[in-house]
Amino acid sequence: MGATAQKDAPPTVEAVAPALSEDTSERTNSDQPIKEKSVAGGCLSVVVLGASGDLAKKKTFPAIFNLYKQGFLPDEMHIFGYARSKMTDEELREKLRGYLKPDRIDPAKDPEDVIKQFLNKITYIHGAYDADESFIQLNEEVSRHEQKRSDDVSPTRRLFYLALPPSVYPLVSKRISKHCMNQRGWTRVIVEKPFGKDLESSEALSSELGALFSEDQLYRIDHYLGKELVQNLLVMRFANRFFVPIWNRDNIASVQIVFKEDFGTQGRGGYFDEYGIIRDIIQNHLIQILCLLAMEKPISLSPEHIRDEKVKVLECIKPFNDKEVVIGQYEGYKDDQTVPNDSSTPTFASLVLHINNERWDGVPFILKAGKALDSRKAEIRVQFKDAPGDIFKCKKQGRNEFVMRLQPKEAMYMKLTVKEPGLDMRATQSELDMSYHQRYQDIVIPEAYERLILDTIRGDQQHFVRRDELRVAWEIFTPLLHRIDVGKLELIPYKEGSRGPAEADELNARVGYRRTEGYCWKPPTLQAVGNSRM
Ligand SMILES: NC(=O)C1=CN([C@@H]2O[C@H](COP(=O)(O)OP(=O)(O)OC[C@H]3O[C@@H](n4cnc5c(N)ncnc54)[C@H](OP(=O)(O)O)[C@@H]3O)[C@@H](O)[C@H]2O)C=CC1
Ligand SMILES: O=C1O[C@H](COP(=O)(O)O)[C@@H](O)[C@H](O)[C@H]1O
Repeated sequence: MGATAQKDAPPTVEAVAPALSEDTSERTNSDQPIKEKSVAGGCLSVVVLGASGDLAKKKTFPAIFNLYKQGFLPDEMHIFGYARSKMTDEELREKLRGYLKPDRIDPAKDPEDVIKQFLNKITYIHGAYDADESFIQLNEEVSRHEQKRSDDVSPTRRLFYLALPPSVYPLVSKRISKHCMNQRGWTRVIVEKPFGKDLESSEALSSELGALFSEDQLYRIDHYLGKELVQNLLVMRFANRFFVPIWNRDNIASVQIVFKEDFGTQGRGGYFDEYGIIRDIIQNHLIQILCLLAMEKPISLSPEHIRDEKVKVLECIKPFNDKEVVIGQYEGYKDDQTVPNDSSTPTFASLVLHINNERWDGVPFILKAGKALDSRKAEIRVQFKDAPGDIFKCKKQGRNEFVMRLQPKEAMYMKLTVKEPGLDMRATQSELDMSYHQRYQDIVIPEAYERLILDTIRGDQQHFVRRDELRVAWEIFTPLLHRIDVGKLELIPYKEGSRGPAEADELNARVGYRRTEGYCWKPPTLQAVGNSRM
């Protein structure tokens, strides 16, 4: 076992980011006193269950490393990887090494040393997910670390990250609850999506976990809530006079929330085929974005006030009309060895949601997601109604749009009609553009998982899904999903690398979305900035 004390640890969080460490006091939950809110100081044990898996190596460990290298984690931290696979500490460390990026490390330090120090903080324990003796051993290891790195009276902290298929959650949770609960401070458990397959299975899972942990201890992660531009949504909407008066049915013609990937299932077909694109992306990531776009202003930024508003807007969503749903599967999906030959799982879906309230009545919200499409991007596109009295004859040019590009190359831009420069009075499409890589050149945008793990350590549940939110989201999607599961909707084939089924574009046009012809936003290059300043 490889736990060792570190001599040359990064500075504590207060030294590096005082604003971040202080700001959370009003937003935390009631399971800890205020004085414990700082991330720095105090023994912290992070247990990654499913440490041998894909998510753990690509996201969980790198996110913890990113926090560590910037000084957000205390020196008295240790990470325990747990899974069934037989591996030594050293083998796990080698497996992870290539995923740890050396950016954002204090230039006074050797990045290799920092990576080495971090890897030395990882211990691996192998055992079954239903083996009591292995969880007793895990608890002993954690307790040993706590005794070594803490005095007898200070509180300690235990974070369990379930990087596992949800089918294993109940087994593991029972054993954490029985053998591994912290007797000297908080215990928190992060669970990954998908939280169930429909309303019934999700409620069953929630009840099982709810019997073992309180809502304050459970962190249902949806990593889209950790993305920079998603976190910017409430600020944009509620801190800008530009938007406050126009964010409603009187001005907005349609809203699109789009997720596209330019690759297929890539060996994750076994998982994906059981769920499909609606359960994988739309029911969680895209509906969460919709909530932040459409909810009313919360009383405050406290997690409960925000989540109360999200639940309210979800409860106003009307049942789906099958005529406003397009589902598809890319040709070649079934060539993946891990996908059954007769699969009818959708890899593409575009569906229209209607919110039955005073602000949004009549405005279509189009949620579109697909794998193996023509590009990789995620964006929000708010299209405004035409300006009345069209003296410039610009309706043909296109409508005003406010676009938030979540990825790649984070940006916000407003598509506007302007006078084409020159002697003629001609209208043309242009944009006000705030591209992050240009505007914030020295800032590295944190990974979503990085923020959310930090929030968990701080006890801030604002960006996590509350149980009632989850239930209402499943209530919205379950009837449609059951109709799709029994083949009631036509599954349209589409070519890999295409825009998806043409029927989806037709649906957009039918519900009133108007494409701007001949205009394409291009992220500005840094070179162009230099020129324009001359
Ligand atoms: N990978 C990704 O990009 C994303 C994943 N997620 C979610 O994160 C969680 C983990 O995903 P991911 O890492 O991809 O999953 P993996 O399939 O890689 O599983 C993680 C680990 O769990 C164990 N495991 C796998 N299948 C089973 C099984 N049937 N019964 C018991 N143990 C099993 C394996 O460890 P061992 O055999 O060593 O015990 C495996 O290494 C899932 O809930 C997934 O939906 C969410 C977003 C993105
Ligand atoms: O949750 C998931 O998200 C990823 C896409 O995440 P991103 O941050 O890279 O956009 C997706 O590939 C995967 O199918 C899904 O489970």
